[in-house]
Amino acid sequence: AHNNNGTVPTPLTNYLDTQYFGEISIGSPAQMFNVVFDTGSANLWVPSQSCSPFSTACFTHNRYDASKSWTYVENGTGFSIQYASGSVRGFLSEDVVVVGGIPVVQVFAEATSLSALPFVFAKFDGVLGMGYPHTAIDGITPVFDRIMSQHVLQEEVFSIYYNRDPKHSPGGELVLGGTDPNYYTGTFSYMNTREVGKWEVTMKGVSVGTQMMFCTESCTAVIDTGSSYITGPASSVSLLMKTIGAQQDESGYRVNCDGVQTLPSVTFRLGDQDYALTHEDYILWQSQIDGDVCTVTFRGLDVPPPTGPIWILGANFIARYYTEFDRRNNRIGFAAAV
Ligand SMILES: CC(C)(C)OC(=O)N[C@@H]1CNC[C@H](C(=O)N(Cc2cccc(Cl)c2Cl)C2CC2)C1
Repeated sequence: AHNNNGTVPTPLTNYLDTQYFGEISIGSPAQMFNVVFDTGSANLWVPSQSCSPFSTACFTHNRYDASKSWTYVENGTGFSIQYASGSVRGFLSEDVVVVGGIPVVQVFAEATSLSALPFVFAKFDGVLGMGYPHTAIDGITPVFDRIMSQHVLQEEVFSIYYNRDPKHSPGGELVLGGTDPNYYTGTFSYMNTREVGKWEVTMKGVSVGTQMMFCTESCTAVIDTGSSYITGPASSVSLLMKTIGAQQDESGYRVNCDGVQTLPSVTFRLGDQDYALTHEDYILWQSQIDGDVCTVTFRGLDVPPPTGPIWILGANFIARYYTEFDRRNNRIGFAAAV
């Protein structure tokens, strides 16, 4: 499945503009899984055949069955991830993992317990972390590092396209080893990662309309393909929402759909370039039975120091700006997505 220049595109499914996932296989014969390619983490985990029947989230997803794979190698080391939104616990195994047609022998986690929240809402089965090795739990070499060490890629980069319109396919695309000109226009603007080992950059301000309101003394922005929304420090986001006239309710922030057209752009200054999101990019307009609902796709999230305070630029940002993650040069490139 390798095209002539070593890049191997993986089509992604777009579920409600909040979950983008693609198919990988584990084991021989191949067992298929839908995973989020997540630049905010660095481990691969999928639900396990041996997960407890009480773990609903496990039971409603594809599960890896080691006993059915002749390339399975036992490991057994414990594994657990504590997300802001939930937790995953299980044990390590090793088997052949195929991503975009490239096979690697990979240590991954079989999840035996998945917190119902949020994984019961997940359309994907597991997570394939695209982060750097030193952020990997249990010091496991991540999938992309195993692929790079095979020297099959033309460039040591990967790129992500997220489609904004759920009706059109593909919902997105992951390219290993390059970029896909079908999904961006113009040229890339690059910025170095803030520190080697994390997909994060220094941000030099967040503006609402023409007014720079936040991060005026520079701050950190994580480019996170596994997050649905944009998050910022809760105090900043609540002031941002007040400025655009959004009300907070149990599920986040909403605006009156009638006023959407007059909403200001929100602009992120990254690497001396301005990346603007218009209301088209940051309002999720859902037509519901009792009328239209316009959700603002920003969330307040306070990440404690030393990691935080940070802004997280997730799927709604990446859907507007096609993103190239460059491991060779430790830099991130953005181009206007089509
Ligand atoms: C510190 C460390 C644990 C490594 O941090 C992370 O792993 N941080 C991850 C950073 N990227 C987003 C991850 C996340 O929130 N989810 C849950 C999720 C996201 C969107 C929609 C749904 Cl339904 C769900 Cl369940 C995983 C699916 C990627 C956490």
